[in-house]
Amino acid sequence: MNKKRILFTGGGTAGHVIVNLALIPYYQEQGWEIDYIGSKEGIERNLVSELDEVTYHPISTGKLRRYISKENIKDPFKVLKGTLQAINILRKRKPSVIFSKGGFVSVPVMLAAKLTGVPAVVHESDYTPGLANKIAMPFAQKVLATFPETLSYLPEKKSEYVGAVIRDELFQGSRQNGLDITGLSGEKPVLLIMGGSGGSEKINETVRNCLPQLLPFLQIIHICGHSKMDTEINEPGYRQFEYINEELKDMFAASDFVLSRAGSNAIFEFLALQLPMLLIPLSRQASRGDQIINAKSFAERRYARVLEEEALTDEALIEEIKQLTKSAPVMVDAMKQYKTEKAKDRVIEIISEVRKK
Ligand SMILES: CC(=O)N[C@H]1[C@@H](OP(=O)(O)OP(=O)(O)OC[C@H]2O[C@@H](n3ccc(=O)[nH]c3=O)[C@H](O)[C@@H]2O)O[C@H](CO)[C@@H](O)[C@@H]1O
Repeated sequence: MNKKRILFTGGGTAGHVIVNLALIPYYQEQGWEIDYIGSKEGIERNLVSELDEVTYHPISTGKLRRYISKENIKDPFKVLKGTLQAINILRKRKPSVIFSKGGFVSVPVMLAAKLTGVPAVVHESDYTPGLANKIAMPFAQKVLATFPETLSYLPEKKSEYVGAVIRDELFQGSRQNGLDITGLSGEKPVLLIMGGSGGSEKINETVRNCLPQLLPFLQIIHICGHSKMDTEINEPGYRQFEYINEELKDMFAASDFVLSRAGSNAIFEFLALQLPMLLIPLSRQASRGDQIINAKSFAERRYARVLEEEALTDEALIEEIKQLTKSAPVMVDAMKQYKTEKAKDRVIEIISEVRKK
């Protein structure tokens, strides 16, 4: 009997890969042929290459912008080249369905899906849809949302709210392992700091300035991003890491609260694990403002406190972290009301419904 075939795409930042990583183990267990189209250099290449039984296909990608400038003049040609490459891959590998998580690399794949007649499901993590997904949506059979409110931005007939798809292993962390890995004693409450999958220089710098005021009452696990460690600092209650894979579950389990950017995947993971959050969303200058909306919606539900990047000073950070430790029990109570929907099961069901039989 021919094996069933699925093709995943998505990349650029971990936020556009993680949902795929949460779904792939199911298809591995079921013995499907699994392909992944990503970029040549994006984070998805490293994250996916580590997986067994997944064939990675790098294609050419370009950023899509409203205005053509000197910097991006070649991008439309790169997208065209990527589309031709994706068409070739789809013709050769013959997937019966595509799952697209967004990011610029997904645009050529979704164009190729339309041109070759392969059915596709698009998944949006953020409160408001990103540009790549907006372009891709007309070519999809189904569009899935993580926030219920996102449905008002999506095509009515083919969209569905499914909730957050979270990696199963994150629920299996051990506090003791987390303390062993980090070398922290856990005698004081542990604050996890994560500036998005790439780290944030502004958050890193401010946190490091504030260590003398924070370490008397906290221990800190700081995931600071590739090449963003400060090896000069050697404080017993402060541990730095660039990016964590398998051990993330244990670090989450060892933490009492988090300071984070407001990328959708990260904040839904904290919510599911009932970790009170202080969110510093990416500013409107750095992105389209999606993280600000994500963060506000969490603050309205009392899952999080929000400090906007424009207001981020050493003093404000210290004060907000103190408030976070005080209001943590109220946040945990609010988070207990959140039901982790069976998002992953529903997504798998939808993929089966859409699949070319
Ligand atoms: C700069 C940028 O474009 N940011 C976007 C990107 O953020 P970003 O890539 O930071 O995405 P998210 O915060 O949504 O997800 C990050 C994911 O990486 C994981 N993780 C992080 C650090 C680590 O060491 N190990 C690890 O596994 C987190 O657990 C989480 O699952 O995608 C998000 C979801 O579409 C958007 O909201 C953000 O605006």
